[in-house]
Amino acid sequence: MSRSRAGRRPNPSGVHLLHDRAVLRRLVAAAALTPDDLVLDLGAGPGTITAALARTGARVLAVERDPRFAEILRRRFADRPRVRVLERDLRDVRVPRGARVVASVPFATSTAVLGALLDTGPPAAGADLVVQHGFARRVCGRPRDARAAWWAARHRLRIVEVVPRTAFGPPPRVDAARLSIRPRRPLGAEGDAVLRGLLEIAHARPATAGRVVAAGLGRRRGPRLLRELGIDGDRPAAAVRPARWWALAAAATGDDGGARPGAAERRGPAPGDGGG
Ligand SMILES: C[S@@+](CC[C@H](N)C(=O)[O-])C[C@H]1O[C@@H](n2cnc3c(N)ncnc32)[C@H](O)[C@@H]1O
Repeated sequence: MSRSRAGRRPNPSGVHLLHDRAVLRRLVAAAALTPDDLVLDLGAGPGTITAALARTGARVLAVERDPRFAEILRRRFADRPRVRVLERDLRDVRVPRGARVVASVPFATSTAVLGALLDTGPPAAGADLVVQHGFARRVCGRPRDARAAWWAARHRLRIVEVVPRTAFGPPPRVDAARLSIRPRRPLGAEGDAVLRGLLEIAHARPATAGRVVAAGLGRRRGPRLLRELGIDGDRPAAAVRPARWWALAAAATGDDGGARPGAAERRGPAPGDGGG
């Protein structure tokens, strides 16, 4: 075992445990947790990530479905009152508002985890996840449907690091990636409704951005806002970056005091920021 790997941990299910300490350090550091935070470790296994999260002083909720791992977790953190172990399917767990998620999630649950975090309610407080690299590329690339566009319009989704399969024991068949999810400024109920409507129209069938805003915001106001935000109305709507739809919704609802895309959003596609 290389020096970068942690010592052997109990692994009754033979699942892919994150062994690379440097990746683990970066995963936890990226979250910049404080003792005021509640953080969820979804699919906690024997608790390697849970332990690193606990060291930040944050309250930790370790969710694990496998009863053998859950028992290991209960024993391991028995004397840590700020660590709670929940033996449950993570897909049945509601992420409390304001809570963070830092986890190496079971690959098969990645879509469910993002859905639980990003589908409804106010934007997620933030998440740092280790997921399959291919999955991370899909959610960070140009959205294929309105749901993915909604996720990326209200949050910045970025691959911050490719995590090679050798970082796990036993190694999975494919590489993973560290996915950073950060909220944009909340738009409020009206802005969210406008944004969702625009994205539904944009992804319903091929259309230009001009047609979408005319349908969603009116024939006068839509094109005017496009011009103000410097968005080419002739380009395919599906190619407009999610951050731009967010800015349109903000402007359309008068919620644009400081809501215009920031420098990073205006600059063009950041790596994995949705393209276009
Ligand atoms: C990839 S391992 C990660 C373990 C640990 N986070 C680590 O990196 O060392 C995934 C863990 O999630 C658990 N798991 C799989 N599906 C789950 C589900 N639906 N709900 C809760 N836990 C699940 C597995 O038992 C396993 O412990």
